[in-house]
Amino acid sequence: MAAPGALLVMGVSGSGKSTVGALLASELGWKFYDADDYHPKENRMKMEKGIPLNDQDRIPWLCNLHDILLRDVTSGQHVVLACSALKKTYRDILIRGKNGAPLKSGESRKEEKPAEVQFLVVHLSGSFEVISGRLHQRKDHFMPPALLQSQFDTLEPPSPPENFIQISVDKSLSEIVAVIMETLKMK
Ligand SMILES: Nc1ncnc2c1ncn2[C@@H]1O[C@H](COP(=O)(O)OP(=O)(O)O)[C@@H](O)[C@H]1O
Ligand SMILES: O=C(O)[C@H](O)[C@@H](O)[C@H](O)[C@H](O)COP(=O)(O)O
Repeated sequence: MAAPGALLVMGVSGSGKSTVGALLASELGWKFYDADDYHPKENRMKMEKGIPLNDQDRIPWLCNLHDILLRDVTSGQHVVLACSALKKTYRDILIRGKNGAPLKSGESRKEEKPAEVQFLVVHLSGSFEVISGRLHQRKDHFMPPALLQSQFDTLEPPSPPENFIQISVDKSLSEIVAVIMETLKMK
């Protein structure tokens, strides 16, 4: 497989996606996107009220992110995306756009090969206790720590054949970045 032109840093709220993603983008000289900045205001308001998002809330948000990233990568721009991407279907949408979304009953799909964003997926994985502790220390953020349990309940960790690595959030930021840089060199 060709070296990926896109990195997806995923995980539950507070796992370090935004921090790690921004550091990596700066190290690599790639463009950085934080998916939180692309939530419609209805999604933000819902989370602020302590209500977890559902598929209906997330699918248009993910399709929009796919379109933005696809434009970049097809023009040769490498990108880092920090995005919760908790379910396999969500990651499929980030890769393939609405062609990655499950079909509704009665719907059919044209048999053309969709344009894809080839990601290396980096899953930042950790215990509820460690991540909850970090969320409680984080200031000025709209996401209430009380939503963390629903994030763990929704999480489908990546598994083969997804192109992914999993890294423990117990590592330091510099160790996490070093592991990802090493993996990219081997791709
Ligand atoms: N590996 C790490 N070690 C220690 N603290 C971390 C680590 N990764 C992130 N943090 C801290 O944890 C908090 C949550 O990180 P953040 O990047 O906002 O997570 P997310 O974007 O996944 O919600 C921040 O205060 C950040 O500085
Ligand atoms: O899919 C979701 O439910 C949201 O994207 C959520 O996972 C995300 O975590 C929030 O936007 C809060 O932002 P932080 O991840 O930065 O806490």
